[in-house]
Amino acid sequence: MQDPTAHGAAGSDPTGPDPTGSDPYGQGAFGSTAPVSAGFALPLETDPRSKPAKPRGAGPLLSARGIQKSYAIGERKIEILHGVDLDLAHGESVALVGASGAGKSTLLHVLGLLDRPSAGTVELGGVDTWKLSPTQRSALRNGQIGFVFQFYHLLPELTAIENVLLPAMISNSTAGFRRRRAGLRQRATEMLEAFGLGQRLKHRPGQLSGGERQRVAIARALFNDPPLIIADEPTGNLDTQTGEDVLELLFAEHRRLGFSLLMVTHDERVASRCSRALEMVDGRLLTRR
Ligand SMILES: Nc1ncnc2c1ncn2[C@@H]1O[C@H](COP(=O)(O)OP(=O)(O)OP(=O)(O)O)[C@@H](O)[C@H]1O
Repeated sequence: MQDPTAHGAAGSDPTGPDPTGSDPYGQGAFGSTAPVSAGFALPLETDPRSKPAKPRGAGPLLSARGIQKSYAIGERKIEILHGVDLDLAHGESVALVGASGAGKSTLLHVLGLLDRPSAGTVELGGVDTWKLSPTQRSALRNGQIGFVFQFYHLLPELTAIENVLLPAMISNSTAGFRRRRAGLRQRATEMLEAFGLGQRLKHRPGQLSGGERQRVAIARALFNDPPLIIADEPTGNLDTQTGEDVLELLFAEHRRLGFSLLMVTHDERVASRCSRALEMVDGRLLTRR
């Protein structure tokens, strides 16, 4: 797939991306600290690693209806998504497969609240997300969705542990983060140790291998204990064995913590690990199994 950082560069988007753009952990995400009046609480005081896997509530976690997405290229309007409906249950794993250019990443960006659809609704935990203010939507996304990208999207100037702490930095005020810093650092340390990176806490991304970077990215995605993880070809930049190890880690955490997993992949073996597979064909979604 293309580098997700390239999204939004080619055509102008009449509906406009969310202010945080395609990088939910980038600098643009800072300052989005307003609480969401949607019944969600950010579980920062608890250690998610100690939580048993369990379904989190009735009804679908994510519900998208009639999603359309188009871009304007000069005078031309290009339709990418043509009315996609999707329900994602609590705790299920869904693979999204399909040919290059079919619209998989575009759909993930819309479902991840990174990009606004041209038409249609995205409900997360029963909240109609595009009715929220941008600040509320950022807070909802940061607390409820973790992202794992093919190209990691770690901030290069931060250490591994600082990258893992980013979601907590985004969801706390500066003073709140300072107050909780010791406990949060302790938890980030334990997560990285559990992911085999105990000797890499203070390494910067440029000093880590691809597999190590992706483990850091997974720890960051899980740090706020979100009920939904969105992964865009998480093994696409890794060799076979490293990719297998990273997938093993991601699915072990999926089983243990019970989050829903929505994953774009070109690899049928990866797709077969998911409980359901959907195929994107020319901007429409078909059920594979
Ligand atoms: N910002 C943009 N402006 C214009 N066109 C875009 C933009 N972003 C994506 N597209 C187009 O939308 C189509 C779908 O792209 P998308 O990245 O969603 O496909 P994909 O199924 O994920 O492909 P791949 O498997 O190669 O990653 C492509 O034709 C792409 O050129």
